[in-house]
Amino acid sequence: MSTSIVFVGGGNMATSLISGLRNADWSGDCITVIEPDADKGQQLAAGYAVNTVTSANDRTLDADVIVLAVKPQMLREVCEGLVEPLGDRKPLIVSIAAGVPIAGLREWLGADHAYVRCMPNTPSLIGAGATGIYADDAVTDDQRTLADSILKTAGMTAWVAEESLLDAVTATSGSGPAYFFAFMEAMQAGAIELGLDETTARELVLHTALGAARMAIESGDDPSTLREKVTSPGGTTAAALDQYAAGDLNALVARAMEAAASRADSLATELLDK
Ligand SMILES: NC(=O)C1=CN([C@@H]2O[C@H](COP(=O)(O)OP(=O)(O)OC[C@H]3O[C@@H](n4cnc5c(N)ncnc54)[C@H](OP(=O)(O)O)[C@@H]3O)[C@@H](O)[C@H]2O)C=CC1
Ligand SMILES: O=C(O)[C@@H]1CCC=N1
Repeated sequence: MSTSIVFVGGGNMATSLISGLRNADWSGDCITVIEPDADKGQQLAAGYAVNTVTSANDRTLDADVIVLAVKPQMLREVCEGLVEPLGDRKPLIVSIAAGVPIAGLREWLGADHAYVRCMPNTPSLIGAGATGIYADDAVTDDQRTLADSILKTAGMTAWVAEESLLDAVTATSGSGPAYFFAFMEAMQAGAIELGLDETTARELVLHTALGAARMAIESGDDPSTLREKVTSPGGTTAAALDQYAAGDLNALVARAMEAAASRADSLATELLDK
């Protein structure tokens, strides 16, 4: 691969995406990470054989693609700091920041770039990511293909037709791993409460989660069909699921996802109003 990519920010999510790229044999020589924390940079260089620098200069930014991977609250300052070193160059700009609209990026980094906004998730680290992507009208078909090929190294991708749908993606797959981790934590605690030791509880929960996800993907059956197959009438699963219904699990999950989507939306308002 000779496409050069610069990551601005070398934190959790950048690391996950870089891991995906390197596992897909993307050359480390073609990946540069701008990360002000020199220790973090060194860890990335050692772990993934990528180039790292602590600040941007015009040579660093001579790349085909720039991935903006800093916290949303930092993005304005970071973009404004890139304007001068970028000069007249027009790399494809890919932002992974939650909640920050392309309108903000245009204002801070320049109106005449082609922008892709996406929402990856942390399982990208092991190539099992799920990323929602949106491209503005200035993005060419070749650039769309390029963005898709980069993000696919980390797992599956799904394009959305409206930028506003990225808030729904954030609430679904962006934050989603944390929902499942929280559920695993709760199940582990429940298993320990029932008498299992910590290791056994953890192993049983994690392999059950893996088995359920694999079965749902590989069988192609709807999760509701698979749930029904586990649930014998009058049996143990029905007794547990009755408790979910009594606690209105569906409404709780819907409220949690609505809160995530609405936080993405309010982040945008906060950041653009500043
Ligand atoms: N974590 C997740 O699951 C997901 C996160 N995202 C998005 O990804 C983005 C990054 O999140 P995440 O990786 O979790 O955050 P991290 O804090 O782990 O990473 C951000 C990195 O950017 C560095 N940084 C700070 N200032 C600058 C600068 N001026 N130039 C370059 N780098 C800088 C930070 O360094 P230092 O720590 O020294 O300040 C840090 O290493 C966010 O916008 C988030 O919304 C999207 C999908 C999922
Ligand atoms: O919690 C967050 O804001 C980021 C975006 C999606 C996952 N983590």
